[in-house]
Amino acid sequence: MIKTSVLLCKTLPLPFPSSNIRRVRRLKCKASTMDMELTLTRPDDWHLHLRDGDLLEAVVPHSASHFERAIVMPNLKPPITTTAAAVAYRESILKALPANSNFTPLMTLYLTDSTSPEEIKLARKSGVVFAVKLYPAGATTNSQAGVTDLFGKCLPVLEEMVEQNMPLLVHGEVTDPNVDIFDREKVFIDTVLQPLIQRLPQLKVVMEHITTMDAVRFVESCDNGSVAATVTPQHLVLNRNALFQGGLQPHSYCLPVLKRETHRQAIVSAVTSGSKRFFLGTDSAPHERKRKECPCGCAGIYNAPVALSLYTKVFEEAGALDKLEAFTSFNGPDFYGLPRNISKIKLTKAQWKVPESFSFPFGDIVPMSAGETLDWQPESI
Ligand SMILES: NC(=O)N[C@@H](CC(=O)O)C(=O)O
Ligand SMILES: [Zn+2]
Ligand SMILES: [Zn+2]
Repeated sequence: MIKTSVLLCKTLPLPFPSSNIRRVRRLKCKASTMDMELTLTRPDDWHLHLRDGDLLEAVVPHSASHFERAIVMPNLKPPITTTAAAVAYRESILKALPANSNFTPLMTLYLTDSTSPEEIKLARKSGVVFAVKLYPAGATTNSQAGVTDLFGKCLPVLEEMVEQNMPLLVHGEVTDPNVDIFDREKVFIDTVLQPLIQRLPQLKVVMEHITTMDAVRFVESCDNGSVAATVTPQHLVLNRNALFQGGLQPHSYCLPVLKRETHRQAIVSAVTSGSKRFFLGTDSAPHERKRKECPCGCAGIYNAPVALSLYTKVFEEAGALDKLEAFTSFNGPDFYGLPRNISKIKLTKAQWKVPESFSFPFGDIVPMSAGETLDWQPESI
């Protein structure tokens, strides 16, 4: 909800295109402040890597300060393949939370060739597992134990997921080294996702961290409400030039890799259109600096501290701030069949500088937009 603005009227550039001017005029002016404020239902993060051990303790406060719940990815070493492991991992996340935090981790299972339908029943019964994650074996960080042949090995499990109304979250890239890395998402849609939804139209599927206009079109073409997508800040604000800007930029490297500008624009249009099928999933994926800045750097961008600022900037630049709250706070829980949050967060239009890095006893983590000045500052209320 847009709560106050102010004075935008004369001194700041209008955050809305002229077609929305009426809305701006209705905003209240507060003589004491030059800042614009948005108040949103507290967002959830529907795709998050929290890791474990020291790294978990280091990063969870950032997510917990802006998000109420998060779908926690299971690609640990070893991966979270059972309900028992998910329950234990959940406990360690809760232990690592700052005092008084209300953050709720929503757990996931890592699908393998040998996951049993029985495990899906257990997962549903546990009340703490909310989805199952498909990593094609070798597609991304810690995916070696992933699925080698979805239709050959996992059909009974997928059928049980339909029974249990358990969503399948998908890292949507083929792993065939003969397929160009920039085409892997499109080829996955054509060869895996389309056949999957034809075979099991009732299966709930979230295409995670979409990067192409092909993925946008695929999600938009699925009309029965069972397919949705998460979108990261990096795929909304960066294109593949960022990887090579003035030299090789390891902190802009994630998977699926950034794509060309036309794809970025298609994703921005999709999320700012107001469609209910797209929702916030940061894919915040911390790696220690030394694992990013080395001869074979890990894929993953640590964006938890900046994600909300960046999403807000994208909606502001598209003249779609009125659609932001559905993307950050409504579409996700509605798709998962969970209640929307009650508490709120405030975003103030005020500049703040992103730290160059976060230092911990075990090493540094470099966040997305390190050292840059961002325009929107989130604050719990
Ligand atoms: N996105 C990434 O580049 N990396 C993620 C894995 C993933 O989400 O694919 C990670 O765990 O580091
Ligand atoms: Zn992934
Ligand atoms: Zn991820």
